[in-house]
Amino acid sequence: MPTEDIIGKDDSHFFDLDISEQLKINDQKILNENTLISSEEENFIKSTGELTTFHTVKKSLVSDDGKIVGMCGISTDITKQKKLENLVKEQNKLLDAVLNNVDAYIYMKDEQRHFRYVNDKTAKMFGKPVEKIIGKLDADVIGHELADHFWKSDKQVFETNEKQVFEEIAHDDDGKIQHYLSTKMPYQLDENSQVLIGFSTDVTELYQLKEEFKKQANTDALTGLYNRRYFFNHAEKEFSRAKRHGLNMGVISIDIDFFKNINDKYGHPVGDKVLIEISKNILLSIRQEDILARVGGEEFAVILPESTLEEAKKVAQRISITENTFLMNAQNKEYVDIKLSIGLVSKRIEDESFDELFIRADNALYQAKKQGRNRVYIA
Ligand SMILES: Nc1nc2c(ncn2[C@@H]2O[C@H](COP(=O)(O)OP(=O)(O)OP(=O)(O)O)[C@@H](O)[C@H]2O)c(=O)[nH]1
Repeated sequence: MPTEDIIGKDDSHFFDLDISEQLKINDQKILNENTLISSEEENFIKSTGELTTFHTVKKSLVSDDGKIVGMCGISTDITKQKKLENLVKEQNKLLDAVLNNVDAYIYMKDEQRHFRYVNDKTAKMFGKPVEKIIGKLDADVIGHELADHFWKSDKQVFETNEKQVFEEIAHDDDGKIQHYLSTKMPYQLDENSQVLIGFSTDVTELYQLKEEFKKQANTDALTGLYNRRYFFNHAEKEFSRAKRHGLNMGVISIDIDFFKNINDKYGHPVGDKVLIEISKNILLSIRQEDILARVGGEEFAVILPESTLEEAKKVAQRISITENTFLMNAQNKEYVDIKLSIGLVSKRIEDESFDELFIRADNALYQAKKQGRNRVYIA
């Protein structure tokens, strides 16, 4: 619009004054108070009907005798900038909603170990409001011990500049171990700041389940002893270690005598109880480092690491003379003394695998049975 079309016209010609509130308020103030106003105005342009945002500076014009005679103003159209700012605000709001509702601990840390960001879940775990964490050193927020523990994995991310996944452990307030699966990635926040962004999820329940499955896979359900699978896996490793370092190793094979008769006479559940009690008794005769397993129905085996034949013989005899007397029939007060046949061997230089050792132990057990049972046969 040419200047001459503007001069002499009032605001109502250009702006929709009914809805341009701030413009009216500002102008009123300037004309009444001899002042300067610097503010944002949202004005409706009459010709286009558009809402336009201005950054406006307005000042009263005063005559020599102090009367306000008008006003002078400079307005800059900041509509686009304002729209962009609003867009960024909206996006930040959305990002906040996502980061604070996702079931993960999310945090950002710089190379100097300051927290640059934490989501609500992380702040809650640290027991502090977000604003008391951001900008603070990790040790000041979570204590030196825990901070140093986490820093070990954080450091790897900064050193390799690559995304990494860690299994991390921390203690909760009650001292219980919590397991976390943490993905940590490097991120260039700005020209001067290299940070890491971490996402950690609490996998304690999953970890416990995994451990329980592992235990079940290695354990005999009836007696709670190691099962055959675990026994042979462990034995092979123990054998390799013994061979490598020239160490002794004993193996004891145990079988209950005439166990079939117990089942036949008193029933399977009574037989089960006998198996459980005998397992407990054998455990009492061996050392902490010996491995006892139920390798068959009524067969047990023991690995005795770093034991000479003499030492293993003492253990086998201890197992053999243990009183395994059980009440089989409560009504008739019938007790039965269960006996064991035992085969004992120790590792020889020429043994190439644990299987060779175990076959010899089984043969020794067979000899013990053959010679009348209830004895230890040493091969
Ligand atoms: N109660 C019970 N019995 C079992 C279990 N596993 C195997 N048995 C029994 O153990 C018995 C083993 O019998 P045999 O192999 O003939 O051996 P035995 O009667 O002990 O005779 P010898 O070994 O020659 O002295 C069988 O009756 C099986 O049913 C179990 O988990 N529970």
